[in-house]
Amino acid sequence: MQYYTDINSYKGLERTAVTLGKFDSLHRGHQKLIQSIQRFAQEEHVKSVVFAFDINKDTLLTNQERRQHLETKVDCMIECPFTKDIREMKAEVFIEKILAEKLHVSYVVVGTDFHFGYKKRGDVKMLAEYAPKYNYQLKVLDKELFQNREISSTYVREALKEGNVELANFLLGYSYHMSGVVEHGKHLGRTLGFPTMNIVPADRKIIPRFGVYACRVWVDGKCFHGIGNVGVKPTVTDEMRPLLEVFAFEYKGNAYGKSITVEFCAFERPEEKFTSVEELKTRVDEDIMFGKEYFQWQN
Ligand SMILES: Cc1cc2nc3c(=O)[nH]c(=O)nc-3n(C[C@H](O)[C@H](O)[C@H](O)COP(=O)(O)O)c2cc1C
Ligand SMILES: Nc1ncnc2c1ncn2[C@@H]1O[C@H](COP(=O)(O)OP(=O)(O)OP(=O)(O)O)[C@@H](O)[C@H]1O
Repeated sequence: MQYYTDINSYKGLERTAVTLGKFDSLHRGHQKLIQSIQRFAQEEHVKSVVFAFDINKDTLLTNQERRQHLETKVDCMIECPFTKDIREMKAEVFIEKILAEKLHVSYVVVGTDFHFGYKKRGDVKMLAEYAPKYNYQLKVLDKELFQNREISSTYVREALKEGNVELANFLLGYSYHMSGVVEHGKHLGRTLGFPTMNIVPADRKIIPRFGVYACRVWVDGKCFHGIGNVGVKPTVTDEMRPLLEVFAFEYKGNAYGKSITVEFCAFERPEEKFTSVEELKTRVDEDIMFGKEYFQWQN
């Protein structure tokens, strides 16, 4: 996949099938759009392009994660920073300068509510009006629903805020995850009987509700079951620095310095401030039981 972090460096000459939006999460609705450009690109021998407006706020997928998700799915991904020029570009100019002249578009696919351009005046009606002039086909897809609500990144964010990772994962069509390099902690976990892999959430990455979750941990290409806490561990520190710590049940190696990915599978309980580390240990033993039982019932 070709990857661009601004539209000016894109110099492709081929015709394209493009989908447009923020694509903060690549949820089930986004996946439908992506399948549509994949299909068109294959049938018509054009390049499939995901064009993502980069709004620069907290994100469900970091740019690197989004790139990894799309790597084998589309020919090109363009992250377009939401600069003043882009924000204030009239929608008609966006169609002419970006879609037609830059991307040589032959197919555009968006959801029914897609808006773009200065004051968000561009919409699917405008895209349809300009289709004959610039010789592209427009496909407008109905919004994918769950329980009568449109699936959106906002919906996923709300679910994560409540700790409802099962719902978030369903809306996403994959498990919400965090990646990072395993850091040294206070080495207290080991003495308490539950050594943990500690990672700092990536900058701007949305953190689910602070608490304890059954997790899958990917280390060295292998998947381990575990139980993790995301939060500030108020029992042992008052640093207020959010951290994700996971005890992977069967992992025996030394993970310090390794890149790992942790998938959130099920919420168990909120993070608590215990009055002693002994109390914490007793509770973590129960958490471990919860995690093991949870995975016993999964395939
Ligand atoms: C399953 C699990 C649950 C945890 N729950 C809490 C909690 O409720 N409150 C808290 O302060 N710390 C909690 N922690 C974090 C522990 O305080 C931390 O892992 C321990 O102090 C070891 O830290 P270290 O990695 O710096 O040695 C939890 C950790 C795990 C693995
Ligand atoms: N549920 C859905 N079904 C089909 N298409 C969707 C769905 N949600 C969004 N889209 C389309 O995907 C593209 C990207 O959507 P975008 O990421 O901008 O919005 P969103 O997912 O609704 O997120 P947010 O809640 O942050 O607005 C747009 O063309 C949009 O219309």
